[in-house]
Amino acid sequence: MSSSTSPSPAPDSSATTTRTAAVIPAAGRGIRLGPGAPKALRALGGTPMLVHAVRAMARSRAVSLVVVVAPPDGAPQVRTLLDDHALPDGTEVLVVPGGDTRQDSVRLGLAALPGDVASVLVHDAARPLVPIDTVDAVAAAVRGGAPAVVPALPVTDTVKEVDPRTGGAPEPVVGTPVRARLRAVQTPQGFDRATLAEAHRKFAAEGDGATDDAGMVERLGLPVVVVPGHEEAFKVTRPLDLVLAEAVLARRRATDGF
Ligand SMILES: Nc1ccn([C@@H]2O[C@H](COP(=O)(O)OP(=O)(O)OP(=O)(O)O)[C@@H](O)[C@H]2O)c(=O)n1
Ligand SMILES: C[C@](O)(CO)[C@H](O)COP(=O)(O)O
Repeated sequence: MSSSTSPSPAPDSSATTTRTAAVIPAAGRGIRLGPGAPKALRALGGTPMLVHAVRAMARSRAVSLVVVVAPPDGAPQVRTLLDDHALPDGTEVLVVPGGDTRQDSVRLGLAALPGDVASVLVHDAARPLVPIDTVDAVAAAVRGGAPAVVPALPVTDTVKEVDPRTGGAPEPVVGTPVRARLRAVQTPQGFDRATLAEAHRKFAAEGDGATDDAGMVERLGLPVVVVPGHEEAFKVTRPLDLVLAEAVLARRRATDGF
């Protein structure tokens, strides 16, 4: 593993562009998980969640570079933490400081990519248990020519739309989207690098926000496609998610040995 906490030089558009990199936004506080260290640094099965997420990306043969976006004041600590844990051989890992929002953090991660990266997977550190098959399916769809690819699962609850301006409870329902048309979207989301960079440039300049990266590409008017997601790619957001993640990891360790 080679290492650096500094951003790489600016992209060189004349370079041959063939590599796939993963950008892992890991700069969030984890407020909904409750008090403690930044979420990505909290332990899952005795190992920081971020290390699980980096391993999940690095295990994919498609990925040769991982850019970790650390809490704004925590890049040196994250660098040390990654150096202290075994990662798959041959994976280059950069660490850069993040921003105030997930969108800012992803943009800062993209800015650190070297010029030979043609495709990017953006993966939440908060989804530490994504299976390798899901990562590979997203990477293959991007390499196959799709400008933006998201893994997703059908929604199992019925979803109601409310008007958040009304505030408080009870909230009046304003609609019920047809459930068969809905998908719950996960990460890694895969992109043609130039397309994602353009989406981030445009929406940052306009001061616009998005809850996922593919949403910005959609708003550019470009196609986004869905590939099957996986139940184990869930996001660790609230304390109950951590209980589930520990159980999934314990089952994997018992059956697969890791
Ligand atoms: N300023 C931020 C905010 C979020 N993230 C990352 O985006 C991913 C998804 O975000 P989420 O699960 O919402 O994490 P937090 O923002 O940490 O959670 P909370 O809203 O509960 O504080 C996480 O890997 C998180 O570290 C980030 O890199 N930079
Ligand atoms: C990107 C994401 O994980 C897709 O489901 C999600 O939108 C992140 O949302 P959050 O607001 O950072 O929890």
